[in-house]
Amino acid sequence: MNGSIPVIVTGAAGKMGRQVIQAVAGSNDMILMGAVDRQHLGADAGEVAGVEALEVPITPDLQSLCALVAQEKQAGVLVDFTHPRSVYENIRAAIAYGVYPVVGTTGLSLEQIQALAEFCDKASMGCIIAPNFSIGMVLLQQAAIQASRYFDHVEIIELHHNQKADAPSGTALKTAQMLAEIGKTYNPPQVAETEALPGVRGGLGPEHIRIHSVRLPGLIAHQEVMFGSPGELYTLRHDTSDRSCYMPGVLLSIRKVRQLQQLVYGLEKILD
Ligand SMILES: NC(=O)C1=CN([C@@H]2O[C@H](COP(=O)(O)OP(=O)(O)OC[C@H]3O[C@@H](n4cnc5c(N)ncnc54)[C@H](OP(=O)(O)O)[C@@H]3O)[C@@H](O)[C@H]2O)C=CC1
Ligand SMILES: O=C(O)C1=N[C@H](C(=O)O)C[C@H](O)C1
Repeated sequence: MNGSIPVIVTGAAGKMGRQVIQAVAGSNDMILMGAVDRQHLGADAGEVAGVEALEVPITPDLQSLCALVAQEKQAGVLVDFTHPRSVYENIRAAIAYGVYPVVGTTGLSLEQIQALAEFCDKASMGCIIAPNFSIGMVLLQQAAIQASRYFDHVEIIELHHNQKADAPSGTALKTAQMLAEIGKTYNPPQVAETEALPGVRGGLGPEHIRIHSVRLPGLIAHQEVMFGSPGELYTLRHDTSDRSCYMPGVLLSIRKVRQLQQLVYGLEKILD
């Protein structure tokens, strides 16, 4: 369609990729140009996603799709929901072809994000990496930053389905980084602690913020940030009941990323 944003989805056959394909197919300013996965090869990406046939077969070959999209009049966008082990190379490939990445895949290290930011700067290309595309999580993180001015003790508990590859969740790590950025060290020791079971007190994140990861079937994605001080607890909680909650953030990112000339890390950076 003339004027539509060409979109490639990597992880097209996965839980998030299917949602993205549904959302792109339902938007009148975007067109699905490519679908990459290791599953359902050759199948129509629209049918795999549960919408109408889109005449876009699922292929394992991202490079060829980027080369194809690079020839379009409109700059293209890559939406990646794959796996921590493949996301870095996918982003590099997209930028090399002038295709703007929108990345939901978690598990990138801060060093990798920094390297990608430098790569974007050199190419004057935008890229959006958001460990969480839901608006509710942005609001939770903002409330947590507010609370962190008044509470010195905080722990994060994230709970996810047991198909999740990475721990802690990208969202929990980002939340801890945001709390650490205000420039304070949390959880001053009260007693000499021992762990009879290794790891039972959780992982130690930035500025002594502990993160606890729960993995169970029946969960989707949930996070609590618990602040404590003498005589009171302040708990912030976000629950995902359906992955459609991420789609407004993904679509907004597809529409905005082509106006950027650098990498941004976090949905909050592009919200009006
Ligand atoms: N930012 C956000 O708001 C959200 C982020 N996420 C993150 O998104 C990522 C994907 O999550 P989810 O959709 O649940 O995962 P799924 O496992 O359901 O889907 C991932 C898909 O990507 C495929 N894949 C993996 N590696 C490659 C590769 N090298 N080339 C092509 N395809 C590949 C997988 O195939 P195979 O099964 O063969 O590995 C699978 O089909 C995770 O990192 C998750 O944490 C999830 C929800 C929201
Ligand atoms: O794997 C998931 O499901 C999710 N992953 C992201 C994360 O690691 O933070 C976002 C959300 O929590 C769902």
